[in-house]
Amino acid sequence: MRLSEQGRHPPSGTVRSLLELTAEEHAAGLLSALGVDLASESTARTPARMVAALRELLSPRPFELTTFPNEEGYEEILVQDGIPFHSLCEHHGLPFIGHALVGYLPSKRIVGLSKLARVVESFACRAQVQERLTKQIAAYLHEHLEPYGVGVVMRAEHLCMTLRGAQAPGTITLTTSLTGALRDDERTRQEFFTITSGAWA
Ligand SMILES: Nc1nc2c(ncn2[C@@H]2O[C@H](COP(=O)(O)OP(=O)(O)OP(=O)(O)O)[C@@H](O)[C@H]2O)c(=O)[nH]1
Ligand SMILES: [Zn+2]
Repeated sequence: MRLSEQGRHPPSGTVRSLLELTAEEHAAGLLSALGVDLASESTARTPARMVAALRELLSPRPFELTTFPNEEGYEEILVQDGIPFHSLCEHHGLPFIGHALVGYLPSKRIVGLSKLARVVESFACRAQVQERLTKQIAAYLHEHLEPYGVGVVMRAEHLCMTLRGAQAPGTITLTTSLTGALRDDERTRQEFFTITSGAWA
């Protein structure tokens, strides 16, 4: 199955060029209003670079969620830790950067391991809040992998509160989302947190 990202990439041809141009004009207007000099050789293309950079940050790579039959009857929780991600805070347009831990208790199918990182990326490359991002990853895996349960833990630094505003460097925000047995069955939930406790200690 394909995690479609329709609407995220600009359409091709003339329409795309017009949209790019509009975005660059707005970027130039914003930078100028903020006092950035765009007249030098070094900064003349800065609005275009800015649009391209933001587009890159908001453009997840499409992928297929490869799954396999659980022929071995693996019936323990699988955890993948340290999945790096970056996203854009929807309130300030600044990045938040961190690591995700994704676990699941398989039922009939197991997932291709690399796809866990790809699922994280596909939901992170959007304007987000960390709570929604965490829930979307868990919900997507629960729906498409149909496991007994999913657990997602995300840790991130929000530059909007470490570089500016509250100016609290070193602050880390941790969010969790659990589905199925990992949420509803006390023993399974405890097992998940026991397995993963070392990950954020
Ligand atoms: N819950 C949640 N809040 C977020 C996230 N990213 C940023 N925020 C917060 O969104 C809030 C926006 O609040 P405002 O008061 O409108 O923005 P602001 O005046 O720039 O606030 P300061 O950042 O405190 O200077 C801030 O408290 C941010 O820290 C997120 O992923 N989840
Ligand atoms: Zn923010």
